[in-house]
Amino acid sequence: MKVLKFGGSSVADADRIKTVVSIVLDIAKTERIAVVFSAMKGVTDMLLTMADKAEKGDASYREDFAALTDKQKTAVDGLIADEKEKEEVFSVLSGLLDELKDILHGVELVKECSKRSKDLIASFGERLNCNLISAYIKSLGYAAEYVDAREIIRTDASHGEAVVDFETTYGLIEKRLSGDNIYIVTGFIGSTEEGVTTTLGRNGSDYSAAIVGAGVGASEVEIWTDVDGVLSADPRIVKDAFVLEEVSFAEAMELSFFGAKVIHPYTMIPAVEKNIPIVIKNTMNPSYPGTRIVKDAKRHKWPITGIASIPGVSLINIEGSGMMGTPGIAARVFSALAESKINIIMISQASSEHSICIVCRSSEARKAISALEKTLEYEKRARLVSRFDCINDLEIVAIVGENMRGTPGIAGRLFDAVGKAGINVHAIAQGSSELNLSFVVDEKEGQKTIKTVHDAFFKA
Ligand SMILES: Nc1ncnc2c1ncn2[C@@H]1O[C@H](COP(=O)(O)OP(=O)(O)O)[C@@H](O)[C@H]1O
Ligand SMILES: N[C@@H](CC(=O)OP(=O)(O)O)C(=O)O
Repeated sequence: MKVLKFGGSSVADADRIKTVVSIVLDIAKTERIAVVFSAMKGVTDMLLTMADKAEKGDASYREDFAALTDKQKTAVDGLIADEKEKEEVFSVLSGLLDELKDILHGVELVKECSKRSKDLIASFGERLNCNLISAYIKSLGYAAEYVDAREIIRTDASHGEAVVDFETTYGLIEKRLSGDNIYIVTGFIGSTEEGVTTTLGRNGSDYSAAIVGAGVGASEVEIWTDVDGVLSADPRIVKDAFVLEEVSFAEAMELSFFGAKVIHPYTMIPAVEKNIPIVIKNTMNPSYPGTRIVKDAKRHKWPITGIASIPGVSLINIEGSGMMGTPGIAARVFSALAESKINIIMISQASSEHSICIVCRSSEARKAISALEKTLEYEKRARLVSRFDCINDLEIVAIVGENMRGTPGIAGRLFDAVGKAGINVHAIAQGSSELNLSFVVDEKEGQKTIKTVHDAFFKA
């Protein structure tokens, strides 16, 4: 069996859905398939904006709701020709829209929208889209079956980024997707044992596809998107970025962790576990082979594989002479941040142990500092820690590649190019695996940095 996934960018409207469905039906001629779909482009953002507005008592969410309803109507009109069928499909979608309207009205009344409610509201994007697409495929005379992933992906209750219970999930998937129908599975969502709706994190449908792939023991998971594969850098930033034929699971994980949006970082977890190749393909260029993400990727001639970046980060520097040789301070720093659920993207510590510097999203920086102030109050009073400095408006840039391992001169080449371009580097970190080297620059220099580094490694 093959598992395919189409993201929001591939299903923006009825015409794009038709293109995608022709790809699906073509593959279904020779393979048993399950197809994971995200919400239509922009719909998840739209749903979350409605939730925010309703929480604030801003009644304009109703206009957004009307726009969403229109979007669904237009899509049904564009896809289904027969009037009776059209009515039937729209009545299914209307049922969902009515439910959504009630929930939003409830949020407006109580002026409160918990993470749990947000997950439920966000789930409508995938549920609407998959109901629509399965009805469209059925209208073409094929045996499509809608599968709500809440039946098959079991998670804990960490709303917004739920943790998957793989053992239970794999069992449920194997049982539910054992027939010959074309299964149309909602991406992004799951549910707890009690049946409460959860989501796997923004852009999490790639992850859903890999989970489904591992559950059915797929021969391959194909992630269909709007670019030809994984490129050497974000093509919106680097015009001459090129498609990589193969990358390893580890490289893909690092690139996506450091911001390459083409694939969600968690996607590789189930794929590695069951050794299932992931192929990135372009909906607008289906005959192009794309990029294969596999355990042992073919080696290429460049010293690095790709460059990725995360803008909008802050650097927090925890400094103090007492940090030298006082055991446990680093542990207290990290547990303070973990307790406040701050996601640390990068850590760097000078060997003098005089300071630890951590990088997190700017939206979490204030929370991080107050957690540190609270937990390290004693160390501050005892002058073991002198201060927490925070620099905002920064960007992490990372170079990634298996070829970096054991190759001397990579850091020299990188910082020589960055230095010659007059770019100031705030912090540097390299994992002992030598699979990535990441550094922090001012956000306003982010794009220039990425272009400079791309030239330094791929043009030279
Ligand atoms: N290294 C990279 N290789 C390919 N695409 C990248 C890379 N870095 C960022 N991107 C961006 O990722 C986008 C695809 O991700 P996304 O918009 O989330 O697609 P989808 O809606 O299909 O999930 C591409 O259009 C591209 O601009
Ligand atoms: N619809 C969800 C999940 C997702 O994966 O979307 P996409 O495949 O369009 O990135 C989101 O917007 O976060």
